[in-house]
Amino acid sequence: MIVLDQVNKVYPSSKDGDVVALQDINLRIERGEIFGIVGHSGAGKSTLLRLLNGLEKPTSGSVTVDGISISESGDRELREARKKIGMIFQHFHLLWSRTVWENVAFPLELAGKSKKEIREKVDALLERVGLSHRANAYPAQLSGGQKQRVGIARALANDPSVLLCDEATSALDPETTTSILQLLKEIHRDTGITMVIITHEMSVVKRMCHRMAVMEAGKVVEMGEVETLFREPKHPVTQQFVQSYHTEKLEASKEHTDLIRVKSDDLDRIWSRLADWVKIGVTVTILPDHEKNDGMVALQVSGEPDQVRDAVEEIREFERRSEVIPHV
Ligand SMILES: Nc1ncnc2c1ncn2[C@@H]1O[C@H](COP(=O)(O)OP(=O)(O)OP(=O)(O)O)[C@@H](O)[C@H]1O
Repeated sequence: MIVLDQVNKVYPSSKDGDVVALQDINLRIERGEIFGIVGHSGAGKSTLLRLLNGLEKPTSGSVTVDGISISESGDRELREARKKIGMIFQHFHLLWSRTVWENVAFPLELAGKSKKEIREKVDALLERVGLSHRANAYPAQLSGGQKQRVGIARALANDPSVLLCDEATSALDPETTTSILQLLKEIHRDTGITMVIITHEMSVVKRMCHRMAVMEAGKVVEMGEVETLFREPKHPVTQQFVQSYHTEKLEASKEHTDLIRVKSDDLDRIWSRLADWVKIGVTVTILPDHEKNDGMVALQVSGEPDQVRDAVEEIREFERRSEVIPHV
């Protein structure tokens, strides 16, 4: 289990004054959970990850991973703890002068494993990530997806209990992203490893994570089950991310979206009416309207165009106090 308790991180800077990268972070990630952290550039995601693997210490507060206090550990203890925390990166961070096989062997050599142990482990890992046939290639000879597979094999070398993923699919095309996420899912299924996934791509969170935290300006502004946050995002930043997810999906699949304003008092009845549409693939998201404050909320209805129109028509007929927001 990962626990962050009242964590703050301040970078002193003579030029800009102190930079508060993380502020009052309280987080609890269960063993075996896949946890997503989402936020715009500069929100503090990478800083949080660096605290989790002990690359940096918090200014105050504590970071504990599987019972070991990462924030308090000395160098030696930290080296041991890090073996149980694997990490993969957007730009892979492979050793370019070493072959695929030697890259995966590297952490095992550092851990002082015997030649026989290393051989068996590296062969098994390369098979696991589907790269046995490229064992003697150099990273420069691989595709992006293959490089990330090497990264994953290397991260798993010491049988970590936690895998930290820092924008691990952000440099990959959609198809390769799908295959890497599939591989990570299989690894999670087979090992029960805890995963922390940092990303700005909501589609990654939607496909992978159980729970997520949304960060802005060094703070966690919303946290919860992925399904709940997608259905009912409360904080404006979460709403923005959810909306951009739907917009991207829409553009990709030529889906249609309608917005309809309804009385929030009527929501329960409307939900029960919409349940059948949701079952056949129509997505409905509640977007609270904080500005007007007139007891109305907006429902964003997305999906196959005919189904969306029929669903919206049904709400209008059923709920006379609703109003469709015209597309601009
Ligand atoms: N070593 C550092 N020294 C000074 N300021 C830093 C340092 N590292 C990060 N920061 C600042 O801390 C804040 C959070 O940065 P961080 O890299 O954690 O954000 P992020 O959400 O990961 O963004 P990105 O997705 O662009 O990497 C930013 O304002 C950044 O400029």
